[in-house]
Amino acid sequence: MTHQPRKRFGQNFLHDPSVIARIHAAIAAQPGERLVEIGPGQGAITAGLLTAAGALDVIELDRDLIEPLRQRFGSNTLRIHNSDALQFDLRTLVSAGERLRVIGNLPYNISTPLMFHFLDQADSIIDLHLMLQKEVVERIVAAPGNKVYGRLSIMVQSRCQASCLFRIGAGAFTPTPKVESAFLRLRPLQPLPYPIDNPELHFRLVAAAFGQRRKTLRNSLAEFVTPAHFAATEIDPKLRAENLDVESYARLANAVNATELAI
Ligand SMILES: C[S@@+](CC[C@H](N)C(=O)[O-])C[C@H]1O[C@@H](n2cnc3c(N)ncnc32)[C@H](O)[C@@H]1O
Repeated sequence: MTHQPRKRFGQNFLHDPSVIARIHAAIAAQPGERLVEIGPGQGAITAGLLTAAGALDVIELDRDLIEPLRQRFGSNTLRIHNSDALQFDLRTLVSAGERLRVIGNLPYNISTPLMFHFLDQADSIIDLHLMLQKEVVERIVAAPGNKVYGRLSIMVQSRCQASCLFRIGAGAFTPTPKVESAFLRLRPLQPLPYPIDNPELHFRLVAAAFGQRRKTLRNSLAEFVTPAHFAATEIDPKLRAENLDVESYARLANAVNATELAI
């Protein structure tokens, strides 16, 4: 019986061979590399990954897709995990010192939490190649001054080098989604160029700045940042949220954290 795509699992299956070929070329998997694909679906991307790397782990939530995947690829080289990727600890797949390459045409309804779930395990990851809604990718890779530069840009770029590789029209998928897509590459930065001492405080500070993005930082961050913090970090309090780069948010949050600790 053919599988009816399920909306609740965000199932839009890739069918365009030229797009699939571009995805494989961008990933350029090598024999013996440890790859994990999130949401293999019917195996559109999986087949080429398996040929290139020789073996592969996949994490698929929809129970009804497991047996067809087994029948298509066998289970010697394709290790299938019928699990929720949001709950999956990637570190269980690797031994000490090994790192994974993560690939996924993600269900768009959970793509941002999934991405952060993986970034929390960045020490086990070489890189991530993710298909996401085009607007989300644009926000992730945006630079200061860009109108879509915001929380998501800073939270991802604080931890990764992020690049938009190419866009994909809705017609490449069945059923056709309402949105366009883009293919994103993330490379976790290790060590972090601007380590953040207190991630929770950093998150709140960035959220406060962009929560009132038209105000100057002096006003939007009054709850956290004193004139002394601005002076110590040499950040102009008359700037607005969108003018401050990723490093400056890290320095400002670290300065606030240091004085909170001193109190
Ligand atoms: C957009 S489809 C992509 C399918 C396939 N990779 C392709 O490109 O044709 C997303 C896939 O993720 C699966 N999925 C949805 N939620 C998931 C979750 N929480 N954990 C793992 N897989 C999930 C869906 O069942 C579906 O197979």
